[in-house]
Amino acid sequence: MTTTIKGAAAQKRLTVALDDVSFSYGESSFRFNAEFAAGRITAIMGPSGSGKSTLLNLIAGFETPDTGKVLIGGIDVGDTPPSARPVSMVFQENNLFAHLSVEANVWLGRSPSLKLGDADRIAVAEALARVGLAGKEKRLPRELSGGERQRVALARVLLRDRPVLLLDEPFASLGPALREDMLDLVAGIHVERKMTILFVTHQPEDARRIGQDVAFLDEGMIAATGPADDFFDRSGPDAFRRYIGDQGGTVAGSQHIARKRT
Ligand SMILES: Nc1ncnc2c1ncn2[C@@H]1O[C@H](COP(=O)(O)OP(=O)(O)OP(=O)(O)O)[C@@H](O)[C@H]1O
Repeated sequence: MTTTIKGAAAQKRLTVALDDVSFSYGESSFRFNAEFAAGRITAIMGPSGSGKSTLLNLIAGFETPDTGKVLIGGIDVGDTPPSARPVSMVFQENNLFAHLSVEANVWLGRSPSLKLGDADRIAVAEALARVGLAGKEKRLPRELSGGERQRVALARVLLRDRPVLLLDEPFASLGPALREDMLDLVAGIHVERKMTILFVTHQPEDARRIGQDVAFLDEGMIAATGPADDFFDRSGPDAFRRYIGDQGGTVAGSQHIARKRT
C-alpha cells in the first residue's frame, strides 16, 4: 500500500451534526442540537461536567444516543461502530499501547495488523517526521515525554487519515510553551488536511489560538455557538463571558493572546 503524508480521505470535508440527540448518565442528562461546519476548527468550551466529553463520545460512537441522530457528512452513523466512523480521537492521556513501539502505535491508525511492510514503515516514518519525532520509531511510550506521546497520537491521526478529528483536552497536562507548539502543530495539520476538528479545552488562550468557531456548553446543552472572534470580544454571550471571566476591555485579556491560526 502506498501512503502519502498529504492524506486522501481527510480531503473530503464533512459536517458533523447532532439532530435532537438525547442521552443520560443517571441523573446527568444531555440534549444536543448542533451542526459543526465542514473543515473548520471548533473549540468546545464550558464548565466542568457540562458535557463536553460526552458530546465527543457520542460523535465518536463510544456512547449511543437514547434518541436522535448523529450525522457525519449527512449520513446517520447510528449503526456504525467507532472504528468504522470517519473519525479520529485523541484523549488527554492513555492514547498509546504501553507495550508497543512508537512505530506500531502509529501504524495502528491504519491497520490492526502489526505486520508492517517496507512501504508501511516509510509511511510511519513520514508521519513521525511530520510531528517532529523522526528517528524515534523503536522507542516505547514510557521512553517519551508527555508531549512526545501526544505527538505520536497525532502521527497516528495522520495515518488514520479520517475527515473528522476529535480532541478531548489533548494538551491539558502540558506546560504553556509546549501547548502552544502542539496547537501550532494541530493548526498546521489542519491547513494540510482540512479536517473538521472539535477541540475541547478549558483554556481561552488555546481556543483563541486555533479555534475558528466556539461552541459553549452549559448544563448538558449547547448554549451558544458562533465565530471565535465574536466570543472573544464584548459581543460574546453573557454566560460564556461569565465562564471565562471578563477582565475588562476584552474578554480574558484576549487582546494579548497571539492569534496563530493560519
Ligand atoms: N461514564 C460515566 N458514568 C456516569 N456518569 C458520567 C460518565 N461520564 C460522565 N459522567 C457524568 O456526566 C456529566 C458530564 O461529563 P463530561 O465528562 O461530559 O463533562 P465535561 O464537560 O467533559 O467535564 P470536564 O470539563 O470536567 O472534563 C458529569 O456530571 C459526569 O459526572
